Amino acid sequence: HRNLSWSKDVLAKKPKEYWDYEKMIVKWGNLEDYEVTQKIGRGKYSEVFTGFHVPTNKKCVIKILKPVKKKKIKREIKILQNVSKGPNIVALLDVVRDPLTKTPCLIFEHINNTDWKSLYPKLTPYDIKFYLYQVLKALDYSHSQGLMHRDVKPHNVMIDHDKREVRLIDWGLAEFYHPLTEYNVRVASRHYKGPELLVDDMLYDYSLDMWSFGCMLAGMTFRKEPFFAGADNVDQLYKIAKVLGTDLLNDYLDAYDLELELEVEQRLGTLPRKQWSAFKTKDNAERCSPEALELIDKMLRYDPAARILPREAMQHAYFEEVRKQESSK
Ligand SMILES: CN1CCn2c1nc1c(Br)c(Br)c(Br)c(Br)c12
Ligand code: NA
Repeated sequence: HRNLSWSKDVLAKKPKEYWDYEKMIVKWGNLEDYEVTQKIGRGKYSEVFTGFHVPTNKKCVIKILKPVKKKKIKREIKILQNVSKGPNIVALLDVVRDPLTKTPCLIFEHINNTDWKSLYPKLTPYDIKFYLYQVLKALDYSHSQGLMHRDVKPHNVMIDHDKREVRLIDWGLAEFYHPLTEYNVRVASRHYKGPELLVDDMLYDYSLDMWSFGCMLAGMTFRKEPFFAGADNVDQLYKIAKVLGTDLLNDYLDAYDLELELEVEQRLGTLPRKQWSAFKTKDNAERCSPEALELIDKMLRYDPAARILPREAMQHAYFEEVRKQESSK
């Protein structure tokens, strides 16, 4: 049942050094060229600062990586070098390290980001379509280059609302997609984890990103962020099953010969499927067009092979006015 369309085997057509990141030799830039000004974020794997490039006085973002395996650092650098010039993907400007601590720092272009929690409620239905269309461009490009992002969520979509610019950031969990390869299911952020991760299906692919994207579209459309707000990984699957129902979950499990642990099976029980229109409220009505609900339904499918692709989603009626704007420019 594995969706083996060979168009997915992009890496077979790339030179080995494109994806064989372990053999990459990092060309380190000069740490002294950069000054840190302010801490703007902290994650499991890094601390993030605004700073500037001393020789040009240009503002930048400095991501100081916490000590992790060299292999993971090489993976992130190689992946960024491969996708950085792509549409709506954050530009990697330099890679430097502290000569003493050997701590690697990734230098990125600066985006004047407005935090999504304060921005999203202010967005018009058109803004939402426009910004999500830009994210789909980034995902289509990344997938066409043989890469899964594996951590799509609002926190990783930088938006400069004045310039109407979008950048997909944080490629630290991204991976090269090789067909029939088993991947770590401990990826993505809980509320954006696809069912494949939650039922331990390690043979997942690019379509994982489309589940996470669908969670963003649903959250913005219904003004319910996160849309599936699980308290832990079992509860996350429960929250999904409360919407999609357990019949379709069982169809997915049977199709891929997957089994739920007894504890999980008992936690879920039997749940009916809900109609997407059930999530309409007075408060989100203007965002809940029939096209929005239809597109959400094509993204949030248990079966990864049944999910719409980024390029197909961009052609959906939901994005018609964005396409028209783009072609008229
Ligand atoms: C936690 N925050 C807030 C803003 N911001 C954060 N992390 C960022 C990273 Br990584 C990059 Br690359 C860019 Br560009 C921006 Br802007 C970032
Ligand atoms: Na870019």
